[in-house]
Amino acid sequence: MSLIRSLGYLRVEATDVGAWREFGVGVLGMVEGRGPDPDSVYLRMDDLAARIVVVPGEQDRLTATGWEVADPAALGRLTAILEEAGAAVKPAAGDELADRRVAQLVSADDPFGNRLEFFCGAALDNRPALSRYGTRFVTGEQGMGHVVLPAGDDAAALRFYTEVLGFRLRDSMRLIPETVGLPPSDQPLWMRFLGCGPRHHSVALAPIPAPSGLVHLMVETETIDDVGLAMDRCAKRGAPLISTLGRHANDQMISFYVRTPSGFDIEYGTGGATVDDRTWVARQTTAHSVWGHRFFGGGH
Ligand SMILES: Cc1ccc(O)c(O)c1CC[C@@H]1C(=O)CC[C@]2(C)C(=O)CC[C@@H]12
Ligand SMILES: [Fe+2]
Repeated sequence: MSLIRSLGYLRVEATDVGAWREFGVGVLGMVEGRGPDPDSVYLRMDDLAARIVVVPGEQDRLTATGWEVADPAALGRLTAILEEAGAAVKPAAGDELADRRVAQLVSADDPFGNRLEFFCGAALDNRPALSRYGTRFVTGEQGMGHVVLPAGDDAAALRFYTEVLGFRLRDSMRLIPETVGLPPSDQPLWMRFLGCGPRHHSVALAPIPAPSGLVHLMVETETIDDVGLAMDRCAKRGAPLISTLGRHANDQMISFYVRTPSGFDIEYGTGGATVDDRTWVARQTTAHSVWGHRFFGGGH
């Protein structure tokens, strides 16, 4: 088992936190929580105090992904491994622990400048996270979902995420450069899907330009009706869908993609397959989807 158990949270800097509150609660079906900063928006999916924290700022960007480890001993081991690999590991500063409502935290950048935070001892909020629309998110051992992060160098990405952080390669897929806004090339471009627990992938790395720092966040719901109802809310509230509904070939997830107020996307899905490392074999998928997932407009 890797020291990292699951994707724990996202921290987002936003020029319009009000738009994010509307989007998170009214479109995604998340629950607004409370937190130490009255100007930030705290979005809950389950018994954690917050899964997405939106902090007002000058830019629209992902500032960090948070990764949960089991306990302080695991965090200590992970810190030592990162330092041995030459990463600059920063201890939690000032009010960072209180702000994130975790017991311990360290942070480090991956080789591409993606800020990663590793934490343990997250505070639970015992008020039930009851969605206005009855949406139930699949979290628990599978964490809050997956992220696709930009990473320019395939070999360096695999080295850092598997050899240092302990993720396992679950699947690879060749990308067509033109479909993701890159110049044509005879070199294969890879998208790597990596896992740390039963979720098929908790992070994917792709050489896709992402000015907001994130390609997408995937959240998973219990039922297909949760997904269909979310699609209805996108239409009603004018949230721009960027793909049709589809089923991914690798993790079997039925999902659609919608643009957030931050410019990155949310993949909203259900029915993802879980994997068991004792029997799992990493393969190359040659189609991104079994059906659907037609992306609209330019780029992806
Ligand atoms: C291929 C795939 C399988 C499972 C996923 O959860 C998942 O997000 C994907 C990738 C979707 C993917 C993307 O994120 C950015 C733009 C991409 C590369 C395309 O142009 C097709 C597939 C798209
Ligand atoms: Fe995805």
